[in-house]
Amino acid sequence: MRMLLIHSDYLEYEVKDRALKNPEPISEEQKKGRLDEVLAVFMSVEKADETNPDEVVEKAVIEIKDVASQVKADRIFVYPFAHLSSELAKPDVALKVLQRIEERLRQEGFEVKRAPFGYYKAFRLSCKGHPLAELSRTIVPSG
Ligand SMILES: Nc1ncnc2c1ncn2[C@@H]1O[C@H](COS(=O)(=O)NC(=O)[C@@H](N)CO)[C@@H](O)[C@H]1O
Repeated sequence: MRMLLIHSDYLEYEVKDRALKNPEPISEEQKKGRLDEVLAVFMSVEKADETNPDEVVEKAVIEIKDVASQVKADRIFVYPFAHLSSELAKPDVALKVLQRIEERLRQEGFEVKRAPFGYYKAFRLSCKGHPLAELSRTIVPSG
């Protein structure tokens, strides 16, 4: 899994068209979303992650918690992003991994939003620009 973490004043998105034949079903209210004072985490789930998705979820949560505590962010935006890797996992595996990460971060006490999976989306982001505001992490299953 590849992650790009951007500490932001806000991230907002608006769903445009479907990018997959069967995108994640979403409600009307999920077509737009915004969080202020947020750690935006753009994530590409990779083929290699399919060997042990549960382990990748746990490692991703540890990494995200670590960065969130460094930048003192208590809101996280989980953002599916297919452009950080050329070896993408299948959509059904990727969606499950991202849903699980969202769930685990909420269990850890964060306020969490996840942008809809399988859609082209317009988004605006305001990066804070401090030294830790732009970070990337790569996670691989140990198996
Ligand atoms: N492995 C993945 N990791 C993260 N997001 C993914 C992944 N696979 C699909 N998605 C989601 O599905 C959307 C489309 O994925 S895609 O790989 O770009 N596929 C396409 O664009 C297809 N139209 C042609 O393959 C992405 O914007 C993202 O929302």
